[in-house]
Amino acid sequence: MHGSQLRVAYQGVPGAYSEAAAGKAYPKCEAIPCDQFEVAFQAVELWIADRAVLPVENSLGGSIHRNYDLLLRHRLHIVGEVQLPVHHCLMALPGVRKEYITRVISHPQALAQCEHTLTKLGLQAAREAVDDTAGAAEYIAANNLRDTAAIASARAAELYGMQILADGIQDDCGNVTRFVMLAREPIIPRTDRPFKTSIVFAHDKGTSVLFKVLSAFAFRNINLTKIESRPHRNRPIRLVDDANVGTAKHFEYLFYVDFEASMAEVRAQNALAEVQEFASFLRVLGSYPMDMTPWSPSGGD
Ligand SMILES: O=C(O)C(=O)Cc1ccccc1
Repeated sequence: MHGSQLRVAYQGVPGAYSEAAAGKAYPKCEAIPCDQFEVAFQAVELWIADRAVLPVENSLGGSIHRNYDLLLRHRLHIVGEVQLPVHHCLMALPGVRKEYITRVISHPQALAQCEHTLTKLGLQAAREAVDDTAGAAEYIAANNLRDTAAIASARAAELYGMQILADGIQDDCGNVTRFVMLAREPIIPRTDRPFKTSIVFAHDKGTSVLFKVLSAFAFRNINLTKIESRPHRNRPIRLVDDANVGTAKHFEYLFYVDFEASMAEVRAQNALAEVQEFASFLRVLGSYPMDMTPWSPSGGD
C-alpha cells in the first residue's frame, strides 16, 4: 500500500512538517489538516481518517512527552514511523527586512531548534509559540504583520507568499524529527524486514526493576533504540482498555522503550513476557517496520 486513497490526519495546516511526514509515509495519501492532535486522533477513531501522524521525538529535544500521553489516553496503534530531516527557514512578508522584525513566531520545537542561530543573525526579537510552524506563516500573511517573522518550511513560505530571509537556520544540521503513524488496528508483525516495537511500562515497587527489564532484552540480543523514563508522580493518567473504558491510574514513573525486533519473533515475545512479570502496567504501542531510508544531514525537507 503506497498510501493511495488513505486519509491521513495531522496537526497543523498545509506546509507543516507533519504533512511532509504523512507524504513520506504514504506518498499518495490525502493529508487532512487538524487544529489539534486530539482532533487528529478523533478523526481516526470516528473513521473520518485512516491514519494520524504524531511527532514523538527529535534529535535535539528528545521525546515529546505530551504526545506520548496522547498515545496512552487513546487506543490507537503505531503502524509505522518516519524520520524526517527538518530544515527550517526564517520568513517574513515580501519586502520586510530583518531589522524590522520584533517578533518570531513558530511551534515551540522549531523555536528551540533555532535559538542560537536566531541570536547569531542579530535578531532582537521576542519569541512566541504557536501551534504549528506553517500556521505561523499563514497567520502573518492573513494579518499582514510586517514586524513578525515565522520559522517554517520552504513549502510553507511558498504556500503563504512569504519571503525567505534565512535558510537552514536549525542549530544542529542533523536535525531529525521522528513521527509515528497511528491506526485503529495494529498491523500484523512480520519477520521478513526490520521491525521496531514500542512499549510503555510502569512498576510499583521492587528492587532493580529497570535492570531486570533491560536484561530481558540484553540476554536476547535485542537492541534498544530508546529508553526514557518520565516522572508521573501526582499526575494520574487516564488509560483506556480494549472496550474504550477509561480509568485514572497513578504511576511514579513511566518508561518508554523502543526495541529492534518484531512481535512476531519468539525472542521479543519472551522478552515481553519477562517484562510483564516486573511491571504493574505494560502496553505495546505498536510493532511496525523501521524507517530505513537514509537522510543527508544537510538535506531539505
Ligand atoms: O509545526 C509543525 O510543522 C509540525 O509538524 C511540528 C514540528 C515542529 C518542529 C519540528 C518538527 C515538527
